[in-house]
Amino acid sequence: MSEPLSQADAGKFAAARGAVDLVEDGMKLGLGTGSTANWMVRALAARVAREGLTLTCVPTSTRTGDLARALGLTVVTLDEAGWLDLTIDGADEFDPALNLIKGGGGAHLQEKIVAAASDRMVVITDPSKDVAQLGAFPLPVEITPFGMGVTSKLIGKVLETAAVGARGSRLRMQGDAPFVTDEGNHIVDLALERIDAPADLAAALLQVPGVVETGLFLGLCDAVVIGHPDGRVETRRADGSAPVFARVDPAEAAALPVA
Ligand SMILES: O=C[C@H](O)[C@H](O)[C@H](O)COP(=O)(O)O
Repeated sequence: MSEPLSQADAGKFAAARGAVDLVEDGMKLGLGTGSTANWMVRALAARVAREGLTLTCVPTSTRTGDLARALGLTVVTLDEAGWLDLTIDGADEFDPALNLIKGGGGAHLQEKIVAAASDRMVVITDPSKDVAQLGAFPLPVEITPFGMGVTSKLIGKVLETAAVGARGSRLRMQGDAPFVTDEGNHIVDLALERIDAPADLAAALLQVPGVVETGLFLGLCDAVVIGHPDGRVETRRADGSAPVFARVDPAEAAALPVA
């Protein structure tokens, strides 16, 4: 018998299971990265097996690609797919305008490129990611290894004049070495507490030559699917329409395929 899910995992499963209902036969799909996206890939594989859907999937990281292939999904590169109908991905925070912080898993560069190449981006989360204002989660900024010390100093200068609540920054480590992204870059996590002007901050950070991408996803997300541990699913849309409520069966989680 499998272990009962934690409250957080039950919420993540509910969001993932709810969002997979948005997938239609023949779609080209972007697959996000992270623990919530893993539930989505598993729920998607179960649906494909059950209904015989034909899908073309573009992963946003090596690890999501490995999982999708292992579960029998058809995986191609973004350039092979060309353009996507829908991307389903997780997030570290979302605000009332459905702006996001992403990159807690270090995949935000590929995630942003894939989201930008999609007709729709849908974010799947548990309720803990719902914030009034972005910034409590440290903002990931991907930087090139070349000149990373100088780039970090220049990021510090940007923060001196930024409208934020704090100005901490830390190079992300994995063991004793800097964390390396799928693109061979490193990540600086900015502890800002509060970001008052996300668009201004994103623009200023992207002016620093060694900055490749930030984890601020502004105006990219079309809808957020929030899963609750009891199986309730709420979908909020960026167009301001009324939230939609549904329910999934939490027991289904135990039957999903594993890689
Ligand atoms: O780089 C990682 C991604 O942006 C994830 O989507 C984000 O960190 C959320 O991950 P999780 O679903 O594990 O909370």
